[in-house]
Amino acid sequence: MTTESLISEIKKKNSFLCVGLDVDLEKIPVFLLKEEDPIFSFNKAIIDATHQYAVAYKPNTAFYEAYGLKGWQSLEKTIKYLNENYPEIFTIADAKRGDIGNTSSRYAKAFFEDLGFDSITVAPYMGKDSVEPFLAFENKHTILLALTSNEGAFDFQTKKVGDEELYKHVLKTSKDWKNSENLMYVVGATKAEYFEEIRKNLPNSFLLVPGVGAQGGSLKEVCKYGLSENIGLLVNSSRGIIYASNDIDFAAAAAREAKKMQQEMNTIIDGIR
Ligand SMILES: O=C(O)c1cc(=O)[nH]c(=O)n1[C@@H]1O[C@H](COP(=O)(O)O)[C@@H](O)[C@H]1O
Repeated sequence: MTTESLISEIKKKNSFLCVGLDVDLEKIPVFLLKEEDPIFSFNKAIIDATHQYAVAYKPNTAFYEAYGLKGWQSLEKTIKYLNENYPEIFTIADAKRGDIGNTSSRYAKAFFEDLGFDSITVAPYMGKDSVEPFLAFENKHTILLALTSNEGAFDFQTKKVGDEELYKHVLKTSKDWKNSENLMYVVGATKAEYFEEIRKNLPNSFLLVPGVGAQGGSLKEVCKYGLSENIGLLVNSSRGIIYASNDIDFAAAAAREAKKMQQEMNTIIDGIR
């Protein structure tokens, strides 16, 4: 998907909501467990109920890999369902990959070509030649971990290298990589006070922002400095939406939570018009 198509969907829906499909068989409604593929049945119901409020879906691959071959098949069915039924929606494989170039190019093929995702999360630790194989794919997006939402972000990412924090080196250096126009960045919602500085370095890039909902980040605080001219944000909530209820009404409850977030986003977008 092109960035222009993503922006146009954001404007059409007045939403920059990404729903995280982090499916745990211990948390989904018990009655779904008798289905042939409970994970896919759950995802299909959540997607059908929330798609009018969301512009992106982000399955975190760990939740699928944890169930072996069956889990991978559920992931494959989920992305296929999204691409066939909601091709206007942006898809993110949250796989946090990155390896020597030869290996990264296989990861890129797996997620972009075989599975057909629009984007993938990638760790920058191994540097330029580990990321450029992902960037080589036209109209596919590489979402680089910059400043993550967890406590451990302070272990390395905010440490100074020379006179600047490591995460800032990641932002600046990555801009010089080949096809860097295909880059987006992860910045955690729990780090709202950093957004002003990050936007100075990246006025136009899209930021994937996880950490609202279950991790306690604030949408309003993120938007204060995080919004760009083209919105430029994809704010993710996983548990806060998909586990709103674990009863028969689970999809309707997820839709209610997604709608609440979309309405909050709509108000924020109206405020900057
Ligand atoms: O790359 C990510 O999506 C990610 C980066 C980060 O800094 N923090 C973070 O929570 N995530 C992911 O975003 C999702 C957050 O889930 P909830 O806390 O349930 O909304 C999980 O899939 C995390 O793995």
